[in-house]
Amino acid sequence: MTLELDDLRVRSLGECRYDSPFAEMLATKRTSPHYVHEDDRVLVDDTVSILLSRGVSIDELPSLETAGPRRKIYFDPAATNVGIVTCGGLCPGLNDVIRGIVQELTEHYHVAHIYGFRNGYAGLTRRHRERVVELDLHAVRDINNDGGTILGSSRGDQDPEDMVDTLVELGIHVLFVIGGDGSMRGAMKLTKEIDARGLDIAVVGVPKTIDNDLPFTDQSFGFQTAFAQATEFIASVFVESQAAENGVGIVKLMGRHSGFIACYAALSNNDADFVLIPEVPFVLDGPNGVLRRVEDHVRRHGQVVVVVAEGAGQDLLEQEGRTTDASGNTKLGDIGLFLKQKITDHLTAVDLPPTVRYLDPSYAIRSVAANAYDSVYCVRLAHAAVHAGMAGRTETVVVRWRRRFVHVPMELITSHRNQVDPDGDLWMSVLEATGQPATFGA
Ligand SMILES: Nc1ncnc2c1ncn2[C@@H]1O[C@H](COP(=O)(O)OP(=O)(O)OP(=O)(O)O)[C@@H](O)[C@H]1O
Ligand SMILES: O=P(O)(O)OC[C@H]1O[C@](O)(CO)[C@@H](O)[C@@H]1O
Ligand SMILES: [Mg+2]
Repeated sequence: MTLELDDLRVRSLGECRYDSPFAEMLATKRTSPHYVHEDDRVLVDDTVSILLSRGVSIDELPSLETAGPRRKIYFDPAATNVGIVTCGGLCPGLNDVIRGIVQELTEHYHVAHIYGFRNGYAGLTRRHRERVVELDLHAVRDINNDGGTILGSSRGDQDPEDMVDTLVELGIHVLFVIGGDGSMRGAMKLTKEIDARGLDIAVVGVPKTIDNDLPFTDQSFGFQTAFAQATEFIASVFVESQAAENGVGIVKLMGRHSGFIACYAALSNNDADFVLIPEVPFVLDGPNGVLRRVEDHVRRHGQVVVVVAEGAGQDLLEQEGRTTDASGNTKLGDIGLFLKQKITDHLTAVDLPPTVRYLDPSYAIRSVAANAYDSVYCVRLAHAAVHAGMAGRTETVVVRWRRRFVHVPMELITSHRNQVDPDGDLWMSVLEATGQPATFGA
């Protein structure tokens, strides 16, 4: 991917003139293997050959602004009002992020007010303005123990003018948007309207997606919790299929465009024999098609486990009448039920009448509370987001990239999807673990 330094430069509302509450703590800090100074930058690339292929000097290499506290900040904390909104599908850790933001703003920056907008962008509109809640330490005390989001979420289009009216009415200086690609596109529309009116409001994003489909982020928060939940379902169908004659276990997992959950969950316990993901097309019929491979497996081992991502094999399904959800995301055909039927029919036809155990855990993997690892990740993202907002960064998201917390322009995070690379080492691990062929088909 071609990347200029300018593509990676984040926007700032202006000069930072106020002392940060962290100024003293930062006074003697310099870049070390464990800390990146605020004036240093983090490289986008991490292999010698990629760096060399850029063909530019070290200071021109694509690099990212480091996240974290600044010595000077843009907003006067005592006069700062903050808003938080969670949008899109649920994800483990949303409450941890909300809690982390509120705690950091309250205990360290002592901001004036923190408002929570209810049910996504809808909560910022005139119609729902009265549902805004004030957030304090008490309100977020133990919310990390619960899945979901205390603020609620939603999909669906809202008018940016209407939403900015609300920000103005409440005197909001920093809005934190916790959401996926759609939410970040929505946030950019907000900043456009904010700019058009010449307002001094920062919009900072915390990227959220259980599908792990956002770029410039090692792994999105909640992903680890979600795939760990998915693992349990694969283990169940494995046990069930093992106990049955010609046992077939099929698990359909979330992942519209990216099969990360399917890959990680399958690798975790190594019970899966076939993993089907959107990034790797497959055919069902013919000597190298999925059905013959599944049949061979059942003949040799007496059972088979198939893990399929919801976005896999969409080309095999009837496209007619395809609809979209309220946010404009295409509703997918049900590849899980389709495969279940096809495998059942095929095995029956070749005299291996199967016992099929089909599970679609669906929302069960994303509605749970974050595990300890994700909770740590969420609180650190929350801290980074607060520092970015108080320093006047806007149209910016905070992410962890190659284990460093950094700032990325919103535009870049929505520029393309993070997907499993069929030539990459993750997919290679899946092929090694399952023993499935690299391709199905001719
Ligand atoms: N292009 C866009 N412009 C303005 N707003 C958008 C745009 N795309 C999405 N939104 C809004 O952002 C919110 C969340 O979008 P969406 O439902 O696509 O979820 P998401 O943030 O992508 O999260 P996820 O895909 O992980 O569930 C919705 O209110 C939606 O209307
Ligand atoms: O929440 P909804 O609208 O049912 O959408 C489900 C989709 O949301 C996601 O969980 C992403 O948030 C996808 O994996 C899934 O396809
Ligand atoms: Mg999305």
